[in-house]
Amino acid sequence: MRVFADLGWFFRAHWVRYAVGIILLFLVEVLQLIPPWLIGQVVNRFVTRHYTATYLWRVLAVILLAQLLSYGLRYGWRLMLYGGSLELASELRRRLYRHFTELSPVFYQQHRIGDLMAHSTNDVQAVQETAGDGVLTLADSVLTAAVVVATMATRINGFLTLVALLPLPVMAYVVTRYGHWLHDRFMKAQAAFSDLNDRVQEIISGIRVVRAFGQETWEKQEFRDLSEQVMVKNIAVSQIDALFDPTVSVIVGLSYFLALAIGGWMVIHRTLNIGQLTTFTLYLGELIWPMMAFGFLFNIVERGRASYERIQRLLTEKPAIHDRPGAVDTLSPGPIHYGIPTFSYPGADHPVLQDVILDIPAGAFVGILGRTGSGKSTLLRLLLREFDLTAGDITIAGTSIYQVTLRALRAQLAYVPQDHVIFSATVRENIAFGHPQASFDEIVRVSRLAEIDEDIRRFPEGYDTLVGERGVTLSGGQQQRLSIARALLRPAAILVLDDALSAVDVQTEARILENLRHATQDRTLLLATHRVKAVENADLVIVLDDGRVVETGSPSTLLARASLFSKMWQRQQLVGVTKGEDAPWR
Ligand SMILES: Nc1ncnc2c1ncn2[C@@H]1O[C@H](COP(=O)(O)OP(=O)(O)OP(=O)(O)O)[C@@H](O)[C@H]1O
Repeated sequence: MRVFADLGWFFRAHWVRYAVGIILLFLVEVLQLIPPWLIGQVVNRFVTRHYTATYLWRVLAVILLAQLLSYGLRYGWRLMLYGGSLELASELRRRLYRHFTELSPVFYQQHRIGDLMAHSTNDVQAVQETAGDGVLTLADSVLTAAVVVATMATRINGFLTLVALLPLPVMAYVVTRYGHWLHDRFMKAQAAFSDLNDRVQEIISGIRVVRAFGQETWEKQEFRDLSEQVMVKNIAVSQIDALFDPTVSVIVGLSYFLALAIGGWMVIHRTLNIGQLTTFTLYLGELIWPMMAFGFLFNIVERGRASYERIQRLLTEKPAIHDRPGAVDTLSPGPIHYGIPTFSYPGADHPVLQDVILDIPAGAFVGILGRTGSGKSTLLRLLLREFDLTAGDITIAGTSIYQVTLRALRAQLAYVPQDHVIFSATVRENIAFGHPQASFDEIVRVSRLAEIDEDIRRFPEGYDTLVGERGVTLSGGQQQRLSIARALLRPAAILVLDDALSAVDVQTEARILENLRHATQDRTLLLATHRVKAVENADLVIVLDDGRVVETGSPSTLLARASLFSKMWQRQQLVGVTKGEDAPWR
């Protein structure tokens, strides 16, 4: 039952809804006492031959009225209690989603997408059932039991009530034991479901690779195994589930047996009349539901507890990247300074960057060159605070990026990552993602700068064409250019392009860079690339090798001396002449 205490924050916030629901439920219980009571009276009158047709009609009318009233009240509490559980589910989903957006890349490196999806669907569903069916069953069983037992004991016979209810403590004990077993098995079943979810997500997103490598049979087998695991673990849950009903039935049967045996004996000895015994057995019948409900309750609550624990574990996960105490919410644009003695990724044992001391003037076009794995992306991701430094600092206009809020920092940055994200939405919505209030003219302007406007106009519905999973599939180059347009729309002082033009041809890349140079003169442009040609017009080139800055300077000064840059320039020019294209940095 601890889950009810854990969900206390929600019940307190919605106490009116729950109070009204429970009051309605209580009224239903009281109304339910009327028919058995009247039936007992009718039986007594029948035995003593004191009944008339008018009396019978009156009794029937009262029973009908009580049932009609119960109908309305039952509808009312259902709306109240189930409505509450839907609100809880929606609140939990909101919290999870908000938390997911705040967590850093390290978290996503450690958690699988399928598992996170399972938390947001199956686990939320189990908690929703606890707040709906669970609360209902608890309130209903406790109220019915209290009202009916009190009436049986005070209005009929205390001794008989005590005897008939003797089997109940046995049931409480047995059902509690089942509950513990159920909790463990349910946790395992949910974990297996997470694994399955994860696999489905991976297979679906990588279906082209699976097919291309002819791995369908192997994947199908793997999926079958995982699916079987889910089934086996859920069967283990149902084996416990299945114990609840028979247990409750045996105990209810035992109660009836005791009531009839002792009650019959009392009627024979005239300490109870036949009408009272009839009412008593009918009341006992009304106790069957609370007893069954008790079993359901444990079942629902144990599932809810297991799922709530899984959700809480995620929600208490602290974002590795967060605002430092005293962080201010403003940051002026200006020159960027990197002062990094060493940086290693969390959990990695070797440094990725070493002795990186750099000064980047405001408004400059800066090319960051280096072979694959040399640390270009890391340099950019540190500026974005996707990861935090453990030594050294990065400043913008003399202010440490750690002394300002993440919001203020990211407001200064527009980022085009290596892996593009295209949402299932229209082209226009995808471009306006970071700046939803942008006008259509602005969207077209940035699309022209990113050289994607012509492609978009060729789409069936132009800027209103659906793209992403449910719409038109964009080529790699189109995705890159759309991502650039999206970044350009943000009024940020620093534009960060991480290998963002690798899928477009050299001529288009040159045109885009030229456009960016002219349209974003007051913005700093950081461009990580393998292509030397892409940075021929840069103000500053930074050459990285194995995590160290090996050369810095303008392209002309670097070309004038025997630098790594000039060597690569000549090589790539040569390949360009012979193959008609630009060769990557090697
Ligand atoms: N999240 C991470 N955790 C651990 N190591 C990482 C992580 N990201 C990158 N690395 C490692 O850091 C090194 C530098 O990677 P980085 O992505 O910065 O290089 P890069 O120059 O941008 O390469 P590329 O041109 O291929 O994108 C690589 O050895 C890489 O394996």
